[in-house]
Amino acid sequence: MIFDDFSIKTLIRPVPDFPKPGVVFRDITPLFQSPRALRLVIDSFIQRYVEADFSHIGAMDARGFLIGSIVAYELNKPLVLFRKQGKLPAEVLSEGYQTEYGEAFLEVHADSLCEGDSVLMFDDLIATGGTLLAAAKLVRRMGASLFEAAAIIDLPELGGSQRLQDVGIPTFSLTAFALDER
Ligand SMILES: O=P(O)(O)OC[C@H]1O[C@H](OP(=O)(O)OP(=O)(O)O)[C@H](O)[C@@H]1O
Ligand SMILES: Nc1ncnc2[nH]cnc12
Repeated sequence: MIFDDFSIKTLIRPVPDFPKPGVVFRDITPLFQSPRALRLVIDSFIQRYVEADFSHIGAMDARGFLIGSIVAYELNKPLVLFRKQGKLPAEVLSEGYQTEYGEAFLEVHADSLCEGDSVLMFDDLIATGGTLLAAAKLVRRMGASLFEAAAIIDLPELGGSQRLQDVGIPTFSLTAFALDER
C-alpha cells in the first residue's frame, strides 16, 4: 500500500494556541476516526518493520500507546509501556524531561528490559524529542539498546528528530509539518 501523505495530513487538525499560546497542536483524533487512515498508518509501520531485527516495542504515554500496541500485536512483539509519573505499580526507573509545552517525568518498570534487548519506540509525534530521549535513557539504563524511534508526525523545526539521531537513535516518521503549516 502506498502511503498518501496528502490525505493523511488532511486528517491531522491544527489547533492554534493549545495547550498554550503560540503552540499549534497537531490533533490526531480525526485520523483515528477514519478506519481507512488508521489502517494506512498501521500498515505503513508494519511494512517498514515486519522483517526488522528488534526484540521489543516501547510505547509512550498516552498517544504512543495507540500505535505501539497495535504494531506490537501485529508483529507479535512484547510491549513495554513508558508512562507518566505515578501510574506504574511496581518498581520503576524514572527520567525527567521537557516537551514543547511542559515538563514531566517518564517512568518504566525496572524489570521490563534486559541487556541485549533492542527496542523500537513509538509515539504519535516528535517535537523537541524530550519524551523519546527520556525513554531512550531508561532503555539504556536497563542495558538494552534502541533500534529506532518512530512516529506519525515529525516537527523538524523543533529539533527532536535531530537530537535523537545525535545520540545514535535512528528516527522515522510518516509525515512532517512546518510549525506555521496549516
Ligand atoms: O518531542 P516532545 O517535545 O517530547 O513532544 C512530543 C510528546 O508530546 C506529546 O505528548 P504529551 O506530553 O502532550 O502527552 P499525551 O500523549 O498524554 O497527550 C506527544 O504525544 C509526544 O509524546
Ligand atoms: N505541537 C504539538 N502537537 C501535538 N502534540 C505535541 N506534543 C508536543 N508538541 C505537540
